[in-house]
Order: sequence, then structure tokens, then C-alpha cells
Amino acid sequence: MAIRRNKITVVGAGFTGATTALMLAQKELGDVVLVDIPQLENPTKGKALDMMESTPVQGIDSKIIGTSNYEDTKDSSVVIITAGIARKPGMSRDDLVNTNAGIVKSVCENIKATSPDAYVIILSNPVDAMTFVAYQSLGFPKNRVIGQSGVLDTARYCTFIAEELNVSTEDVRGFVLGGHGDDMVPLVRYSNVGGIPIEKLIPADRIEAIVQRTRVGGGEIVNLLGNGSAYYAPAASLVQMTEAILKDKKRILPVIALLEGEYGYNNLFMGVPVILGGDGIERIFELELSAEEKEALQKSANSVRGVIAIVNGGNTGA
Ligand SMILES: NC(=O)c1ccc[n+]([C@@H]2O[C@H](COP(=O)([O-])OP(=O)(O)OC[C@H]3O[C@@H](n4cnc5c(N)ncnc54)[C@H](O)[C@@H]3O)[C@@H](O)[C@H]2O)c1
Ligand SMILES: O=C(O)C[C@H](O)C(=O)O
Repeated sequence: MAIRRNKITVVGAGFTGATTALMLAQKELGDVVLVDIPQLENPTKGKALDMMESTPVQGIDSKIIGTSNYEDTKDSSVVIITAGIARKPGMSRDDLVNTNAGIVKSVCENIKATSPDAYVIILSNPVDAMTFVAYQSLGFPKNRVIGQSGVLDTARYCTFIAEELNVSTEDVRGFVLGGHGDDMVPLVRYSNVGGIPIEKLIPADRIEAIVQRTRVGGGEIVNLLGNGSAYYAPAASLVQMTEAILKDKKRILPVIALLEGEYGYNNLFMGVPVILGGDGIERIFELELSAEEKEALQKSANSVRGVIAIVNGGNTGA
């Protein structure tokens, strides 16, 4: 049988969607289908054609098309959902919940019909709740419904640690647990630089400042941009997750997963470290947490449950 390229669909051709499409093509992870609403079909086609016309210069062979027709996305291996509105200064991600829940639901109905075997990565905010909405709308098994927050939050955390120590970002390891909100939990005890615990290298007050900056990292960019939210680091995060799945890399990454007993939570979508590979979320790692870390995670979980309740008729879980 002839070997075919993977088809990767990116729904939402705005700032994150378009940037993600280009980065996916640059890594030749597959052919990319960029989808937006019918009213924006021409601009979507235009963005895709512009990207396509960069391929001879960049020396890449991925094809990129723009469309508003889900038939073009048929049998995608991975579908990335970036459709929805983004926040502006003064707003919280949770303010987007009702609008984006409707959008994510309608997108998922189309995906379910055209790519029933896809691995689906959700970016639209508030992303923990949107991953829940997608899970309900798709009816796919839990390993194939994956939310993006922890890769981005961890990238911010590691950037700030590297800046603090003036070392390569490549040598910084750590991760962020919990919901994608201001209560997220950067895990200091599990963070190191070249194997050296950060607590041995950075004074406690500076670590606390880094943790706080990470928690509001999305807001920092929103305030600087003035009319939208971050997209370069979010797109890079989506590409890392897609690559982990398509190449069966079995990366250990923090992603939003359905918890069924892990960390003491049931029927809740929240960020936890997992093995991400050819079968999506292949395993969730349950780490031993201190009393303080457990309390912080509980606060984050309570925030996520509050937002899920808004889109789930007052019920706080899956
Ligand atoms: N989880 C994260 O870490 C993270 C990071 C960045 C952005 N986000 C979220 O991702 C979403 C997109 O952000 P952005 O900066 O790309 O916004 P954007 O406004 O630039 O793009 C969103 C696109 O979605 C499209 N869209 C709306 N409804 C659609 C539908 N039914 N079908 C297809 N496309 C539709 C819009 O037309 C627009 O082009 C926002 O909700 C934002 O908050 C999340
Ligand atoms: O902050 C936002 O609204 C977008 C995204 O969730 C981010 O963290 O950059």
C-alpha cells in the first residue's frame, strides 16, 4: 500500500491557527488543512496560498490549503481546534466561556462526522472547560481528546528560570500542573536546571516571583498586545504535541486530560503530566505532592469546576 502523508486540520485561521499551520508545514509533519467560517473563506484560502508559496523558498514539501468545507478535512489524523474569540485587556479567559462553548461544539460535530478516528487537540479558551465540551460533543475515547495548556505554561516558566540564571532554555526542566488560569501550579520541587534543583540555584523570593509571573503569563502578553492574546508560543506548543502523536515520540508533557481518580479527582479535565504518543494520552503520571502543592491544586481544580459548571447545566464534571 502506498504511504500517504498525514493530514492535519487546524480549525480557526486566526493568529494561533495560521501560525500553527505554518509551523506544522515547516516541520513537514503532514499536509495542513486550515479551516475557518464561510464568511472568511477567501482570507483563509489567501493565508494558506501565501504559506504554500513560501514552501519553495523554505525547501519544504507540505501542502497547505484553506477552506470552510469540512469535506476537505476528511480523515485527518490530528485536528487542532483554535476556533473562538480571544480575550482583550481587562478580560479573564473565563469571560469567553459561553461564546467559545458554542463554537467548539459546532466544530466538534463537524469533526466527528468527517474525521472519526482523529486525535483532537483543543486550544480555545477557557481551555480546560473547552476540552470538556469537546469530549462531550465528540464522544471520542478520552485518550484522543487532549487540551493544550501545560506545554505553554511550562515553556513560560522555563523561559523565566533560564532568564533568571542566564542559562540555556534547553537545560531547564519543570512543569506546570492544574488548570490554565491564574491558579495554575508551577511545581518548583520538580524543577531543575541541568539536573540541579532550582531551589539550590535561585533564592526563594525570586522563585516566588517566577511562579507568579508564570501564572499571569497569558495576561502579560494580552496587556502588551492590546488587542488579542499570545500566539507564537501557543502555536509552538500545539506543534510539539502534534509531533509527539504523529511520530509516536512518547514525550512526557503536561496536557489537559480527563482525570478519573488520578490526584484524587474524578470526571475533571485538568493539566497533568502524561505520556503523549501514537495513541494520544497513553498514561497519566501521578506525582506525590506536598500538602501545600495539594492545596494549590485543589484551588485550581475548584476554579476549573466552576467554569465547567457554566457549560454543563450547573454540574461540575464530565
Ligand atoms: N490554551 C491556550 O494555551 C491558548 C493559547 C492561545 C490562545 N488560546 C485561545 O485560542 C483561541 C484562538 O486565539 P487566536 O489568537 O487565534 O484568536 P483569533 O481571533 O486570531 O482567531 C480565532 C479564529 O477562529 C475563527 N472561528 C470562529 N468561529 C469559528 C468556527 N465556528 N469555525 C471555524 N473557525 C472559527 C475566527 O473566525 C478566527 O479566525 C482563543 O479562544 C484564545 O483564547 C488558548
Ligand atoms: O491568555 C490568554 O488569553 C491566551 C492564552 O491562554 C495564553 O495563556 O496565552
